[in-house]
Amino acid sequence: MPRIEVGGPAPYPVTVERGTLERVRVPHAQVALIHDAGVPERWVRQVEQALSPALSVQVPARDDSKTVTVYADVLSQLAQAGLTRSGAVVGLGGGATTDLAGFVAATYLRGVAFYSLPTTLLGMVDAAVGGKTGINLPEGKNLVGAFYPARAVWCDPQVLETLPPAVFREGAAEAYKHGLIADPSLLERVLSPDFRPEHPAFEDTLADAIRVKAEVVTRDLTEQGERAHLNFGHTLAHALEAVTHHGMSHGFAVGYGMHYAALLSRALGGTDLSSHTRRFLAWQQPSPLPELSFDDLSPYMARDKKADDQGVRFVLLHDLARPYLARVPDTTLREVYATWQQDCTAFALSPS
Ligand SMILES: NC(=O)c1ccc[n+]([C@@H]2O[C@H](COP(=O)([O-])OP(=O)(O)OC[C@H]3O[C@@H](n4cnc5c(N)ncnc54)[C@H](O)[C@@H]3O)[C@@H](O)[C@H]2O)c1
Ligand SMILES: O=C(O)C(=O)C[C@@H](O)[C@H](O)[C@H](O)COP(=O)(O)O
Ligand SMILES: [Zn+2]
Repeated sequence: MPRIEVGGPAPYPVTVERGTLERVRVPHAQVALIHDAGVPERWVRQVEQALSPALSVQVPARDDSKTVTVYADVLSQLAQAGLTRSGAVVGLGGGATTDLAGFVAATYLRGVAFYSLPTTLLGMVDAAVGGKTGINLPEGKNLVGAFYPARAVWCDPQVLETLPPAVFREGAAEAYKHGLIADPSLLERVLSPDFRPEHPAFEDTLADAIRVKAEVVTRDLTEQGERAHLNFGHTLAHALEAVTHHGMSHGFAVGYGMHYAALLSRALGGTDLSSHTRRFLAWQQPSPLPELSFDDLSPYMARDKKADDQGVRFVLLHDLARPYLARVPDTTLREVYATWQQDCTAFALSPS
C-alpha cells in the first residue's frame, strides 16, 4: 500500500489503497460531507456509512460548484446544522469539489479540520494534495482561495473504475505534467495501456505521480518559488476555461496549455519538447478548441496569479525536468499562438 508523506508546516499522509473509501475514519464526532452530483451514489453511500456525517451536502458537478453562490450556500448549511470548531469537513469528488470543500473548511468559523477523498484521477494526482483550495470568479479561475492542506488524503483506485474515459484522460494531463517538469519516467507510463485502474502496475504509477506534487509542496507550500512549476501549461489553460465559461474542462485545457508552453520554451531556446506534448494531445483526444484569437484570451492570462507588477510570467522548460519561470515578449506569445492554434486543430479528432 503506497503511503506518501507530505511535509511542511502540518504534515499529513496520502494513502493509495484499493477499498480505502469504505474504511475511512476521522477523529471528529461531527462531520460535514461535501460531495458532487456526478459522484456515483455507491461511493457516496460507502463514505456515508463509514463516517455517519451529521450533514451530507450535494453540490453541482464540475466547476459549477466553484462559485461564490454555491460557496455561500454550503457555509449556511453548515451553520444551520450547528457544525462547531471541533467538527470536520470532508470533501468527496473531483478537483472542483475538493477545491470548494477545502475553501469552505478554511473559512468556516475561521477554519475547521479538512479531509480529502478525491474520486477522479486529477483529484488524486494533483488537486487533493498541496492545500490549494478555492473558487472561481467570472474574471478567472481560482481567483479566490486559501492555502489550507487536508489533514489526510485517501485515494481509492477502485473509484476510478466508474470514471467516464474522457474524465480519466482529462486527469492524465496533470500526471503527464509531473512527467515533463520532474519525473520523465511518467511520460511513457501514463500513456501506456497499463495505466488503467484495474491494472496491477497502476497504483505505483499513480503514487509516483502524486509523489512529484508532494515533494514540491513539502518544500514550498505557499508558492514562494518552486511551486509555480506545477503551473506548467496553466496560464493558457485557465484562460481557455474562463473564456469558455468552463465549457472546456481543466484537464483538456491543461493538455492544450502544455503544448503552448512547450512551443514557447522552444521559441526561447529550450530543447524542443513539443513532440511530447503533441503526442499527449493525440492520446488525450481533448474536446475541440473553440475559435479564439490571442486577444480573446490575453485579458484572462493577464490575471494569472503568477503575474506581478511587471506582467505575466510563464512556466517554461529548458529541457525535461528543468522548469523555470520567465516573462515572454508579446510578439513571441502571438507568433507561437498562431503555430499552436494550427497544431491544435488537428488533435480534437474524435472528442467523446
Ligand atoms: N487545488 C489544486 O491544486 C488543483 C489542481 C488541479 C486542478 N484543480 C481543479 O480541479 C478541477 C478539475 O477537477 P477534475 O478534473 O477532478 O474534474 P471535476 O471535479 O470537475 O470532476 C469531473 C467529473 O467527474 C465526475 N466524477 C467524479 N468522480 C467520479 C467517479 N468516481 N466516477 C464517475 N464520475 C465521477 C464529477 O462529478 C464531474 O462530473 C478544476 O476546478 C481545477 O481548477 C485544483
Ligand atoms: O498546486 C499547484 O500549485 C498547481 O499549480 C497545480 C495545478 O494543476 C492546479 O490547477 C492549481 O489549482 C492551479 O493553481 P493556480 O494558483 O494557478 O490557481
Ligand atoms: Zn491543474
